[in-house]
Amino acid sequence: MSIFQKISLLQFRNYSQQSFYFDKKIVGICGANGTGKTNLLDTIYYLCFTKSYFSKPDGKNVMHGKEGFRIEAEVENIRDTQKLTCILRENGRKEFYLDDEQYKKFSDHIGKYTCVMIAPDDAMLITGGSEERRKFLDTLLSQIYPDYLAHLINYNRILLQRNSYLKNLFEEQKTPDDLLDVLDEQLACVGEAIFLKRKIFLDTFISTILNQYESIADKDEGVDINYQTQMVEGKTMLQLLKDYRQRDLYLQRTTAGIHKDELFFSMNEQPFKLLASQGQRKSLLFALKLAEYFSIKEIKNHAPILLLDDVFEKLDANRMMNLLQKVCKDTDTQIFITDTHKERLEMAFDVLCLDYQLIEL
Ligand SMILES: Nc1ncnc2c1ncn2[C@@H]1O[C@H](COP(=O)(O)OP(=O)(O)OP(=O)(O)O)[C@@H](O)[C@H]1O
Repeated sequence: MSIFQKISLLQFRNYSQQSFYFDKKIVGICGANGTGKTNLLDTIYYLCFTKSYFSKPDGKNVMHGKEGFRIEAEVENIRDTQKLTCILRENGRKEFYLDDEQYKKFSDHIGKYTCVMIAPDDAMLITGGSEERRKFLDTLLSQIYPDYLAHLINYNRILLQRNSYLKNLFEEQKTPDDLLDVLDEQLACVGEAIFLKRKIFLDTFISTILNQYESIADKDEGVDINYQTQMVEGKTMLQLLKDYRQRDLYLQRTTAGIHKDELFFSMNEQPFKLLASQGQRKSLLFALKLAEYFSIKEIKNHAPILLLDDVFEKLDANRMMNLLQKVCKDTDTQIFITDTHKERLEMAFDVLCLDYQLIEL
């Protein structure tokens, strides 16, 4: 179990210089719109993932008019207390430290502190393109299995190389030489490893999502989830690359492989995003996130830190209490929940008899 005890921010978004102290597992963060509730949650995400949940270029997180930021936390674990530090230097260089030791690769930190964020803009996970769901799945698997992340980084690197080679062949009107075979073999090798991990994991993960959905919706609404992949009927990825080679040469990019996998949501055999109501979309979104939370908890033997941003605005009171009850009761992790209404948070925590701390911004 890991408990964030202190977080210090310097020039991070709207925080010039501020420290926060936490002494409970359940932390409510309240304040009016724009006071920095989401920003504070995002620092925790940053310290778990070495990057923001929201803003892609790190520089976007620097307080306007300043150069560089620093976020730091003291985290109490079962055996020790660790210090996590993320620094964005004035020259744009990012550094990440565990205690005072600097990571050579940020990816080495992923999975040390697991975390699940539920935020208002997550709707894209349901309504957006397949890359949103792949990203969700990849983030989840990377937190659980360090080798998965290593394979993924490798796959993306080789994919880039293969694509630029294809483009080059096309532009220079050349025929492919042995290099394409070598790249195919390398890509297929890591691709197979990723595919296998996804397939085995999804066998149980999909049932977990569907169970969560049913318990949120309180009935069977005919929702189903399918792992769609081109690696069907025992086809190897090497074979797949060979089958699509002519097409790839023409289109100058790799059009087949595990980077095309999809997690397809349906309702009564129709695409979920076309048929589902707003409420059903929210239910599926929460089901996905709860399944993520419970899967990490089961496989890693401890629950991830849970960051619930503005969820009261997303769910009705009943569903909200249901959600809090599921995750807050007997929790073995720390849960941060933001809300604009202090009274609403207090009431929910009191009804569930939770021991909590409130931070007012
Ligand atoms: N790089 C930045 N520099 C300075 N301020 C920033 C920066 N990025 C964001 N902000 C400010 O942070 C504030 C938003 O913070 P945040 O989204 O955390 O608020 P919030 O309390 O979660 O609001 P809401 O309740 O509306 O979701 C805004 O006022 C925004 O202008």
